Amino acid sequence: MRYAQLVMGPAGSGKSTYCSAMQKHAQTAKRTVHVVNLDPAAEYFDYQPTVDVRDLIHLDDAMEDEELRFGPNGGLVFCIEYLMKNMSWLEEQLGEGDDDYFLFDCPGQIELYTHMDAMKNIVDALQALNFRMCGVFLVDSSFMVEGSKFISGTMAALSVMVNISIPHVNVLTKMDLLNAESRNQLER
Ligand SMILES: Nc1nc2c(ncn2[C@@H]2O[C@H](COP(=O)(O)OP(=O)(O)OP(=O)(O)O)[C@@H](O)[C@H]2O)c(=O)[nH]1
Repeated sequence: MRYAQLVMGPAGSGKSTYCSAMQKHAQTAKRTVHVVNLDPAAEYFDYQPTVDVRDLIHLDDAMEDEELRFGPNGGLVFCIEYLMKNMSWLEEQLGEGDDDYFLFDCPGQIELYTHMDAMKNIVDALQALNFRMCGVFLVDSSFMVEGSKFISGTMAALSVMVNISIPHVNVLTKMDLLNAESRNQLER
C-alpha cells in the first residue's frame, strides 16, 4: 500500500508552497515524502519533485503545436488527458515502493476537479496502483471573508469532494495575511 495526498485548489491558492512545506516538515521528522508535479504549466516551485509531468508534456507543447493550436485552458485539459492516456509513464516514474508517501501538486484550473472527468480518472488509475488517497483542497483565506465569496469557496470545495469521491480535507491558506478583524469575521 502507498499513500498520497492530491493537493488541489484554485490558481495561486498555495498548492506548491504547501507541498514544499510538507516535504520540509517530513524531512525534519526524518521521513521521506515524495512530491509529484502534475502541473504541465508550472514555472516555479521550491521543492525537489520525484516526478515532473513536464518531462512527459509541457503546456507549451500543446499551445505551440501547429495542428492543436490550443489556448492555455484547452491546452491544460489536453495535457491532463494526455497524461491519462500515458498512465504507464506515470506508473514507471512512481516506482514500486511499499509504504511510500506522495504529494501530488495539481494544476490550478478548478474545472479539472469540479466537473471534468480528467482528474477523477487519474485518481481511479492511482488507486488501481495501490495508492490510498486523500484530497486536500486549498482555498486562499482572504477569499473567504466576505459572505458571497465564502459561499463560492465552500461550494467549490463541496463540488470537488463529490466529484473526486475520496476522503477530503479543506485547508485555508495564507491565514498569516488576514488582519484581526478579518479573522474574527471568518470565525463568525
Ligand atoms: N503569506 C503567505 N503567502 C503564501 C502562503 N501560501 C502561499 N503563499 C504565496 O502565494 C503565492 C502563490 O503560491 P503557490 O504555492 O505558487 O500557489 P499555487 O496554488 O501552487 O499556484 P498555481 O500553481 O499557479 O496554481 C506565492 O507567492 C506564495 O509564496 C501562505 O500561507 N502565506
